[in-house]
Amino acid sequence: MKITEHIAQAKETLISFEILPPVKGKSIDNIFSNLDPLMEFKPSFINVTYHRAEQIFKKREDGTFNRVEIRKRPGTVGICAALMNRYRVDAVPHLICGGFAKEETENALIDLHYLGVDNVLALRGDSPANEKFFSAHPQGHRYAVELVDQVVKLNKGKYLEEDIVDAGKTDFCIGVAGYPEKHFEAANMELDLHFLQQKIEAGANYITTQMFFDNKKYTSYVEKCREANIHVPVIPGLKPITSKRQLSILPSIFHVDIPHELAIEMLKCKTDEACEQVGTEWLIAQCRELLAQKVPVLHFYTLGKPNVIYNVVKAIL
Ligand SMILES: NC(=O)C1=CN([C@@H]2O[C@H](COP(=O)(O)OP(=O)(O)OC[C@H]3O[C@@H](n4cnc5c(N)ncnc54)[C@H](O)[C@@H]3O)[C@@H](O)[C@H]2O)C=CC1
Ligand SMILES: Nc1nc(=O)c2c([nH]1)NC[C@@H]1CN(c3ccc(C(=O)N[C@@H](CCC(=O)O)C(=O)O)cc3)CN21
Repeated sequence: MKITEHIAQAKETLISFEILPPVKGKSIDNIFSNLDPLMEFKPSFINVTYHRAEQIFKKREDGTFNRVEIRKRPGTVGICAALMNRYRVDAVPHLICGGFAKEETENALIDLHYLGVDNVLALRGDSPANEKFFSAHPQGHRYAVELVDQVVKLNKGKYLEEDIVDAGKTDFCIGVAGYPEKHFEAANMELDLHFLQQKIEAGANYITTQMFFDNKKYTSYVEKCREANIHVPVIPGLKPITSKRQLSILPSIFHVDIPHELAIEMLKCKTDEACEQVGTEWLIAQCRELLAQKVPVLHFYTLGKPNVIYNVVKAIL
């Protein structure tokens, strides 16, 4: 079922989770053991991120280097199928521009359609770890809006190169990303919203936000979206902050602010358990406030901390 249908039919705020595929060589059982307890909360959907291949330099025996391409976290499409199979839940694979030719994207969409996946989240994708700025694949897309356009075309039965007579249409519900604290590369918030509006105009059906730790950022963002003529659901993306290390690492990776009060509380902690407790309580408070505002979904980035998410959702339901 489409995310937009889940939202339209819901009488109260829905719950959803997001996972990363395991690092290559690790078992999918890790994903299952993280998700099994969370299924108690009947999530409406589970997002699975997509990861581009990265270039690394491998040392040869003679000391010279060989450039090789490796994908550290393959398996997005397979994991989506496995989740649907095991939990009978809707899976939302992320699609990214970076590292993919349009044709590879088309093939992935065809696979997803055959598997009965009804949703995709269309993203530009991050630059590889060793590159500061994003660069497009020579046969790929530069911006998420172009990816949205490709999915919309496939939804109309228009394939890339071939004019197929009576071509079957896909029917993907398309999500895109939004940034309550502005995307770090955008010149200003207005321009970022302008590009967001273009993604919606191109046919995206809803927005999932970057993580934020101050609900005011989300509320004011939704207001700004409405003023910018963006009227689709804006799903808040939520992540627990559970260590002192994250106080500096999250702002540097995701370009988000950590509220002073939260940082101070975290710095006072003497043990890892105390840090987790502070983060758990903060997220519970955030969720309660968002529930009172009747947000469509609480979407949790569960990465690595399923027990914290479990405690949070248990406390708010
Ligand atoms: N996996 C996930 O759930 C999420 C991933 N992200 C990551 O955040 C990054 C950005 O992705 P998206 O928001 O999908 O990219 P996007 O293509 O919508 O925007 C990327 C940047 O380019 C600007 N921009 C957009 N369209 C433009 C255009 N036509 N001309 C000029 N500038 C334009 C935007 O303002 C923004 O600064 C990616 O690295 C993505 O992977 C962000 C949030 C969620
Ligand atoms: N720029 C960007 N890329 C993404 O892939 C992405 C976002 N933003 N925002 C929304 C979600 C959240 N995602 C993620 C992905 C990884 C971690 C993660 O590994 N976090 C670690 C810190 C990283 C590290 O230790 O290297 C953590 O401690 O939370 C968190 C959220 C994926 N998505």
